[in-house]
Amino acid sequence: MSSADATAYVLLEDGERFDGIACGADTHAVGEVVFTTGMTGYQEAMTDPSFAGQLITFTTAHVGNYGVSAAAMESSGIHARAAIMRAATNRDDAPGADQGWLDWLREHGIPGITDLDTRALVRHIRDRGAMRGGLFPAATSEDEAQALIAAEPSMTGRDLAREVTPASMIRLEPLGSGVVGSDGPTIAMIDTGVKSSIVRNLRERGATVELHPCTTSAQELLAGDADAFFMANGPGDPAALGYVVETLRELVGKKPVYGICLGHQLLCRAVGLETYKLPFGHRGSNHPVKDLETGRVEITSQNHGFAVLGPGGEQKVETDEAVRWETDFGAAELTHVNLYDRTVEGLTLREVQGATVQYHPEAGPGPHDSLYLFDRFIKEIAGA
Ligand SMILES: NC(=O)CC[C@H](N)C(=O)O
Repeated sequence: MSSADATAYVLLEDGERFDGIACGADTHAVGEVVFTTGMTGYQEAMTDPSFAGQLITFTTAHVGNYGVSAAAMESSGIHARAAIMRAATNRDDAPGADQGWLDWLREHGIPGITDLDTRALVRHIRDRGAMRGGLFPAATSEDEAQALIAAEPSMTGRDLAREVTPASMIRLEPLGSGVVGSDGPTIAMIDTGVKSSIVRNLRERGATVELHPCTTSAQELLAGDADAFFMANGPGDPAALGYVVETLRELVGKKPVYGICLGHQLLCRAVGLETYKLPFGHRGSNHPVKDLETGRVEITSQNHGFAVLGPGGEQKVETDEAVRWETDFGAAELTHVNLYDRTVEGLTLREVQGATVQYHPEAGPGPHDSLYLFDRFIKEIAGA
């Protein structure tokens, strides 16, 4: 589209500009510009607290087709800062829809843009890496836009958990008798921005779930009645959450510990492993992950920009063997590997009770191939 017809534009910190048509709220947004390849799940993505500080580019051709509904909320509000789309619709009469997608964005104060070349934007990010940028009304000058982008902190080194963690502990009762009978475990989370579908999957399997503020001390957590500690997803750089990592070091080995996504990264850091920033991350609903124990390939939901270094400090694990690392808490064994880029997708601690996965077994959105992991977590806690 020519800039003369444009009513909004995306500007990246390296100066690349993409013109389009404004939708959603009439305002600007700055943050890290990332892309997701999921063809559905736009509402879940926007409300996933892990997207705090990010503008989401949707690679799918058309967004909003089935509206938005209360059932698809992954938290109580929108955490992504903007929606960047090739095309969008405000259809509000789809079965189950409570509202149109664009009305919903506008009501929440979130800007969007359509009619820009999202393929060119995604190729640029794939070549140069995810970077800071913004979405601006056409009337904003590029100089003004670059100043706003420059004032935005980089994602590397950024603690966003404090912005999405609850102010005080929330205790949630089971939603079903679940996999181990009516007497399910109590699972305490240090809540760095957990998605509703993770909490729901645990409660449906009979667990009582406690969500603790991310600054809660290990002493307070150990003084409660938790049978296990569970670390879930969340925004920002795991390396910026040293205070959570220190807390986790006090918990590992005392009770079973489990982690998903940011939780996986934080638990890995707690046992002495390292994390690093991926060039443009994994965000979508079709990432193949191999379970090294069974040989089964799961199609997984993913949303992360950082990852855990493999054995020997390598970013890629070039073997399908269950290789081991030495950690501060004994051996860790690789259990899952990404078949796109051979990055670490999961591991199990062998000398203390704990396991983590980088991907999202809860889906929300995405395929349900990996839901079995919730059954496994609950059964292991019950057996502990
Ligand atoms: N979904 C998540 O938990 C994301 C984890 C972390 N913020 C990352 O980008 O890697």
